[in-house]
Amino acid sequence: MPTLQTRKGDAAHLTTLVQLISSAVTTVLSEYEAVGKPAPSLDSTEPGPFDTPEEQSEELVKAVRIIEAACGQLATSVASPGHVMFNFKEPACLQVVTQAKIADLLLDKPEGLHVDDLARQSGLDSGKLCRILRLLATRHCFREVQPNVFANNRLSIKLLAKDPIWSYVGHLTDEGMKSTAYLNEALTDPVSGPSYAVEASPFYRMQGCTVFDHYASPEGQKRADRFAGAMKGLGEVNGKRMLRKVYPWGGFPNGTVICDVGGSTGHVTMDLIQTFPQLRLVIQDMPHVVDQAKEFWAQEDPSAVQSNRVAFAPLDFFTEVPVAGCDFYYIRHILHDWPDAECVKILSNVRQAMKPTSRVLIHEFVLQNVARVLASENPHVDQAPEPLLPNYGMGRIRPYQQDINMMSFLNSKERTVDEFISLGVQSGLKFAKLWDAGETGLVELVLA
Ligand SMILES: C[S@@+](CC[C@H](N)C(=O)[O-])C[C@H]1O[C@@H](n2cnc3c(N)ncnc32)[C@H](O)[C@@H]1O
Repeated sequence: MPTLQTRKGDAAHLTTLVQLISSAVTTVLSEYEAVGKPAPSLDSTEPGPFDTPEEQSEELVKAVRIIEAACGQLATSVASPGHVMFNFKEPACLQVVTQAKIADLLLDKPEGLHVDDLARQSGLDSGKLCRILRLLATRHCFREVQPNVFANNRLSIKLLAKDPIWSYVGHLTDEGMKSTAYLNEALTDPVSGPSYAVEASPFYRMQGCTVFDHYASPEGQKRADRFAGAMKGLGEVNGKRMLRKVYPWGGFPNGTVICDVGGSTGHVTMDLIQTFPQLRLVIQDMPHVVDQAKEFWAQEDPSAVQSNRVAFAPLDFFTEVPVAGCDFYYIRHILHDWPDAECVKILSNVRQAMKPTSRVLIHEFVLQNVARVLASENPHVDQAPEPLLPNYGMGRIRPYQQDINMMSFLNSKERTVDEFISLGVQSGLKFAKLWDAGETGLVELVLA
């Protein structure tokens, strides 16, 4: 159980955090040394060997998590509370620089550009742009190489318009941030507060329609286009290719069939069947999405279509049962769109399709409580070493931010492993295992 004293700022707490950082940094350095590459420099715009989650070993993932968690905890422990409570102007500034494509203007200019040039090219006021870039540079996004002269760095280079992270940052700082500003109004309204209907979401309050209706409207077209890129960006950030790495696919026989339920174009499972030639795929989604999927595969991997390694079948997962008798039902970023009752409908329909040996793999962010519990009380989750917060605090904060995004956009949620287990129980499925996939997890369920 936690020693509450460790949270009270005693000297041991602080020195233990420093030791955790020191040992994690040693791990990071040895990982870079092992591949013969220099440790990352904030000033560099060159891609590094471990920039995406798929490229990182388990040891590196854990070390980076500890560094982020312990540095955040250390700084927050010693800084004045008022000081750390009020750092939240960065998203608005990020929105300005992504829309103005400042990183693109600085491409291949390591010596930087004067802010007057940036202002002229972007149409912004020079004085205001300068202040925005200074705040971001203070947070290590862009560098001020000489007074009023800015250059790209390790972070800002991800804001090039061709990078899907640009779309993701744009999506989060525009409709994401604006709808989240309505969170308090939505939660304190006597009608929308207790409701889990999509019409009760902060986004609906802001826009007067659901986010997907907005994207389907002429007014929302630009945002809709960016949203498609943003979902790619999310995949880059949370490591969509982790699926091949974390589950023992190599041990399954020739002809093993995976049904990608609500699979969109199958952009995630494509990587899987390209890596493991014995696997086959059925992609199921709404009819118009299945048509997009067929086009996507015809372009990206026509041989998989010709050899029947991939098949397509329309599905309404609320009212229909997926293709029966598949070995796996893979459900990625579906349940987080829906309240519990709808999730139970989806899983119950999947259950009806299952043969005795079928498995369900739910691929989602998996939240943890922030309170430390005995390992025997929650054997499924990895708790960070003390005195870190057991959920790795700042080292794993994005799933909790994503949870609030889901609340803002769709009035839906990310879940803990216990909440997934409960959805499974209500759908006739029993929990088998939680597989750690970095920022996300795979919750494996089998027939109860
Ligand atoms: C957040 S996306 C996830 C897509 C994909 N699994 C991934 O991880 O990228 C949600 C998907 O659910 C699909 N969907 C929504 N309602 C559906 C329904 N009633 N039946 C089948 N698919 C549906 C959407 O078309 C979309 O592809």
